[in-house]
Amino acid sequence: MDPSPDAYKNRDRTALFIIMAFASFAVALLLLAFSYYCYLRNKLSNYLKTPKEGIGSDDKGSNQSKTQVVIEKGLQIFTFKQLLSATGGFGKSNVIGQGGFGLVYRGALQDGRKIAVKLMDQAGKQGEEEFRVEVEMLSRLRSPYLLALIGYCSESHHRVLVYDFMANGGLQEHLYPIKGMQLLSY
Ligand SMILES: Nc1ncnc2c1ncn2[C@@H]1O[C@H](COP(=O)(O)OP(=O)(O)OP(=O)(O)O)[C@@H](O)[C@H]1O
Repeated sequence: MDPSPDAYKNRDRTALFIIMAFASFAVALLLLAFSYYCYLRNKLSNYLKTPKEGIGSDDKGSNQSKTQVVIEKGLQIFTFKQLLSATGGFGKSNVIGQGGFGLVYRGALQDGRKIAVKLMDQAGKQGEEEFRVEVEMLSRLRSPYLLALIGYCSESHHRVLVYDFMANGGLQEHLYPIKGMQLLSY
């Protein structure tokens, strides 16, 4: 027996309902995917706009390289450009001494703080090791009786140590104020 026209109508209605439900579900899914895409795009563009720290992010020629402050292990990491500007390009007139590490220069940071800058002149493995030991040791030993290592620069082949400037010279002069005296006698 053939189905009645009502039965056809009911079947068509059910099919239409299923199709509509699928269509709505697909549209909702598309909307959801689109809003997630917008959210990710927004997040990515915010991330790209945020300035990054680090020597690698040094912006050549801009003032940012002069003011940027990067701290690691309590020590400030200077760019070579910052130290060039602090010491008048490591000018001869700024030389205040010579030690085992190399020449020592007088300098001033952007905030006016006076510094002594030791520019390593020993290339090679031995110099590299000496630099590493000095940074490691002085970053751990913090005492009012020791010269304060403010920071360092380790950029390409440049190795530079930056200390607080001491009006009466370096550690040697403070430990042995009488010229030629190397050991304290008891
Ligand atoms: N923080 C400082 N402030 C002012 N002058 C400094 C400072 N550090 C060093 N100097 C000057 O630079 C000179 C050389 O110092 P440096 O410490 O490099 O040599 P050093 O005392 O012979 O030690 P080393 O042989 O371990 O390098 C000192 O004699 C002093 O005149």
